[in-house]
Parts: sequence; C-alpha cells; structure tokens
Amino acid sequence: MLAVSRLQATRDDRVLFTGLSFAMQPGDILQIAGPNGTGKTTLLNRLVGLGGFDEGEVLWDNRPVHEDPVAFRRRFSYLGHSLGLKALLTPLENLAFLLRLRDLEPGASALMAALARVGLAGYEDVPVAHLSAGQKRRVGIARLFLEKAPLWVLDEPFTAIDQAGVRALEGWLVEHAGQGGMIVLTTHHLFPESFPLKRLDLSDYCPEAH
Ligand SMILES: Nc1ncnc2c1ncn2[C@@H]1O[C@H](COP(=O)(O)OP(=O)(O)OP(=O)(O)O)[C@@H](O)[C@H]1O
Repeated sequence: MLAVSRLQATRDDRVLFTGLSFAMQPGDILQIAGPNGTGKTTLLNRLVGLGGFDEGEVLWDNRPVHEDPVAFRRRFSYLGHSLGLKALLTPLENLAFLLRLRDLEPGASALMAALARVGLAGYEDVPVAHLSAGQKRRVGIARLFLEKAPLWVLDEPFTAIDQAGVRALEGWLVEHAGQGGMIVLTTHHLFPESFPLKRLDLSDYCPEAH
C-alpha cells in the first residue's frame, strides 16, 4: 500500500504544492488533476525517486521508501513522458532490455503476447524509430503488463493513443485495479462517468492559491 504524508515540492524557489497527503489501497485508481504547471509531473517523478521532496514522506506498506529504495523500485512501474525506448532497437529488443534492468526475463513468447495485446503484432521487429507516437506509447504500455508491479505510475498515458486504444487502456486500468493493483496517473483525458476513479486536485495544495 502506498501512502504519502505532508509532501512539499519546490521548483526554482516556487513551492508547487505543500501539505499533500493521500493513501492508496489495492484497487484504487487515482487521478492527479490540476491545471498546466501545477506540479503533477513533478509529483509523479519524485514519487518514483527522480528528485526528492522538500518535506514529507512516501511510505510503502507503512515503511518509508527511502529506507529501501531498491525494494520500492520493484513495487512500481513508471511510464513517463519520455518512454525510455532506444530508437534503433525493435520493440522486442527494447522490452527485453528494459525488463533485464529489473532482473526480469519473461521469454520471447511473453514479449510477443504483450505486444500483440497492445496492437503491435507485426511490428515486433520494426526499429522503434519507425513507429508512430501512439505505437511507441503502446510499447511502453506493453512493459506494464510484463513487469507485473502492483503500482502503476502513469504520466499522461493517453497521449497519442487513438480512440480504440483509449477504450482499451481504460479497460487495462480497470483490469489491473481489479486484480489488486493500484494506479496513480495524470491525464487531461475525460473518463466516462461510470469509471471507478478517485480524483485529487493538486491545485488545492498550492500555497499561492490560498
Ligand atoms: N526541469 C525543470 N526545471 C525548472 N522548472 C521546471 C522544470 N520542469 C518543470 N518545471 C516547472 O515546474 C512547474 C510544474 O511543472 P510540471 O511539469 O510538474 O507541471 P504539470 O502539472 O505536470 O503540468 P502539465 O499539465 O502542463 O503537464 C512548472 O511551473 C514548470 O515551469
């Protein structure tokens, strides 16, 4: 379980948010909302260890994550703006490489199945440089299925995804949550009314707004 307590983050001497606390249980899908520049990406980056917070604490199963960052690293999958794909490698090679960084070797058939699931059957051996923006993001989504981490941290995962893909991605989020996973994401995507979403408006924690 993820919990954050009294987080504060600053950029260039400007406090973006302060006093931010929330907890996530298995099954939760939490949207971090707020206008451009509120600090949503900053929050997700720092949650996954890309930079620190000025104040506050991030806990996994009631334990501060800084006490064992390597163990925490295995608990989440992070899909950021930059997908971390190597342009000259194929989707298959990229996934194998990225998974090996986590000591995972799922085997070619699992890699092929994950790529097929995200609509990339037939593109497994095409250099990523030759894929469209949406196809590249789909390679990133395939990685989520293979890493099997309980927590997905997703920064604008709907970017460049076509309409059918948007419906599919909504389904994969619900499926992951239904299997006891947790998802924290930023997006400007409008979910259907019935979507099981919790929402946190980061601008509520901006000191300049009060
Ligand atoms: N590398 C950086 N160096 C300095 N300031 C930065 C950097 N990246 C972002 N910022 C600033 O931090 C603030 C928050 O940026 P951030 O990208 O976290 O916002 P956001 O809520 O994700 O915005 P958006 O909805 O546009 O994606 C912005 O004012 C931005 O100018």
